Amino acid sequence: MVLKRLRKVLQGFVEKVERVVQKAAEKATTKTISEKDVDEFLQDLLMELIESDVAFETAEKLVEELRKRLVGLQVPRGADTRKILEGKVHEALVELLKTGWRHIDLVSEAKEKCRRGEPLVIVFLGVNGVGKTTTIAKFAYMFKKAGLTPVIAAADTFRAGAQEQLRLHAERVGAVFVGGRYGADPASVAYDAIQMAKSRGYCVVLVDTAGRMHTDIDLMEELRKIVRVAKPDYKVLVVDALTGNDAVEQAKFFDEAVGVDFVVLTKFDADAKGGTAISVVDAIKKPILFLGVGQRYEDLEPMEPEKLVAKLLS
Ligand SMILES: Nc1nc2c(ncn2[C@@H]2O[C@H](COP(=O)(O)OP(=O)(O)OP(=O)(O)O)[C@@H](O)[C@H]2O)c(=O)[nH]1
Repeated sequence: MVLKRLRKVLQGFVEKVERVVQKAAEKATTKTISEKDVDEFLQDLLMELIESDVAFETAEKLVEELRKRLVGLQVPRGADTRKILEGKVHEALVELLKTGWRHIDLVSEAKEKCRRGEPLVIVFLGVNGVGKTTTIAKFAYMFKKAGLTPVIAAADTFRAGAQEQLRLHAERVGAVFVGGRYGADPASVAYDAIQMAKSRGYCVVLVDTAGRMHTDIDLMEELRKIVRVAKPDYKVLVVDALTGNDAVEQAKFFDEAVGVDFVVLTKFDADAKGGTAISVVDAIKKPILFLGVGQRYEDLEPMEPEKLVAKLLS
């Protein structure tokens, strides 16, 4: 009995010693990342993010969040601290870009809806000149290539030339064009296109909207009406990758006005560093699913978070 108790006490003692030895060994093989290491690193990172077109506020916020994660981190002694910190930044940015992100198969969704006698309706939003019209043409091309003839609804009855531009794209990719005269109600153009798609069995309707300055109250009201009438499956915000700081304002405004489902980031080929992607996702917590990478119809790619972050930090 006494022996048994003694053995138990001894065993506890041995375990305690083992724990102390293990901790000491760990201490000898690891080091703690200090506030000083992190401060220097994050100062450089802040500059790098801003130079890569991340909006200033977003960059500052990111850096603060990273500081919390990094100070006090245990890393192997002798390891390259900077490399480890860079790895952590890469991880954090990829995590951010994966907010709500998924592989989306619009063609399968369109086919599925079509079987139920309904077209897949996508409304495109964005300010002037971001590449909305070109993006719609690229989507139309994608559907056409997959064997679905899309209907393009030119619900931009505001800008001179918008109808002609889209009609030309529709002809080139083999899509059906539904337009309206200048000044006509854009919601009715969208409605007509959807009715036409339903009655003739087209599986997709792509709705263009006037490229509005997000400060224009009347145009935003008009946009809400288009969305109310069209009841789209997706509201897609088109953002120019070269926009920088203003992209945050645009994204927030459209998201608050009508709700954005996902974003297409255009002109990614034109020396874009990728920072706009970070700012937009951080601002509205909606994913960027596609990148526009050129002016040709086939220049539309799925966004890959790892690839984009690698480019951003290169
Ligand atoms: N390099 C490059 N250029 C693009 C891309 N997407 C669009 N563009 C170009 O950007 C310019 C503006 O594109 P549009 O599609 O007319 O822009 P929009 O947003 O429809 O313009 P509004 O109708 O005025 O609102 C055109 O010269 C396009 O060829 C892209 O991914 N890469």
